[in-house]
Amino acid sequence: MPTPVMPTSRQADGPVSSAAVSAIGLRKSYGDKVVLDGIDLHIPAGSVFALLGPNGAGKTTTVQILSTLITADGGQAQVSGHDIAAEPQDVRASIGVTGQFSAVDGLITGEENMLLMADLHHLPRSEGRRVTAELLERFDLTDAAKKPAITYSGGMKRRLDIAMTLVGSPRIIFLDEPTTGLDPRSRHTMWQIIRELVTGGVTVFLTTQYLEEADQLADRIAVLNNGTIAAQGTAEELKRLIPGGHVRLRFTDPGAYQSAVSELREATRDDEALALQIPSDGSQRELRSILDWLDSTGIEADELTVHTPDLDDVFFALTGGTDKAQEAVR
Ligand SMILES: Nc1ncnc2c1ncn2[C@@H]1O[C@H](COP(=O)(O)OP(=O)(O)OP(=O)(O)O)[C@@H](O)[C@H]1O
Repeated sequence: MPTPVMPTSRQADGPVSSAAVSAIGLRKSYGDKVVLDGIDLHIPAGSVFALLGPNGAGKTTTVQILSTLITADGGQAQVSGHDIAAEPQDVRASIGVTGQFSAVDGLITGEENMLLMADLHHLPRSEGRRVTAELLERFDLTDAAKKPAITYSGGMKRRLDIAMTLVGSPRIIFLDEPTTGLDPRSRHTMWQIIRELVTGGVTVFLTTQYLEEADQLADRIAVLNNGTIAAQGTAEELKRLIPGGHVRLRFTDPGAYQSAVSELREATRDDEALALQIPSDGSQRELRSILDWLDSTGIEADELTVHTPDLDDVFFALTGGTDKAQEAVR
């Protein structure tokens, strides 16, 4: 099946922006099971990239390969400009990884966890204390700093985990399912933290099963399924890949509605709401042609709204939803 891959960060008439992560043909198998079957990635520096996929799709495996925790069976990747196979130490020095494998030691306090991290990064003692205090404050953990981390809530542990990662001032952070299991408030706090990291120039590679999370945070999203990237692009580009998008015209005058109905025979009618739906991918080009056509036929709607499928629709279509939906992206 051909992969509907959207253009990457190549500007219309400029160079490719500098990549924080680039990968070509990454492959990984466990025994007979092919987990990654040729993954290509290009993630511009300073952006948020979300890798979406159902359970077992290979998201964590991708993060483990890119962060040099495991080796790929094939393909190449550069992280922060360093080859993951040839320069794993340089890769590790430039990244932070948090998520499913928490680095937090529950038996010591949050502050001690941070100071331990500062020691691992060989920060002088006074510098370690300064950075620790600053990060604990930033992540709203100052009050809990002297309590054992085992007493922290899930959200606090995640915040501590990210704070620990930031001790080393990484330029790229891998967040493996950063909000799984968090309540909505903690999830929103985490999103805010991630946005602030990006504002500070950090590149974020996040894996998630939450489509809303990808929609909220990511500049680009890739959907992983059956070992390959089924599609990638911005949330808007992905939503346009599947049918269901339409332009809705609403009228207040029944007479105007009736004449529109007789002109727009292809449109779906909603007589009760005096509204017509015209199928559309929501692209600027299509909208322009619909507007031109409405002008030429003298139809004037009181309200025009563009509806695109949401990411849930995209996810189901790309990762084994209905045959009809899968057919739509072929
Ligand atoms: N060390 C391993 N040995 C054997 N199989 C493995 C190993 N690690 C992962 N796998 C298998 O590889 C596949 C991909 O796993 P991975 O953890 O990357 O998926 P995932 O997309 O992160 O899933 P989830 O959303 O459930 O975390 C799964 O079928 C898993 O069972």
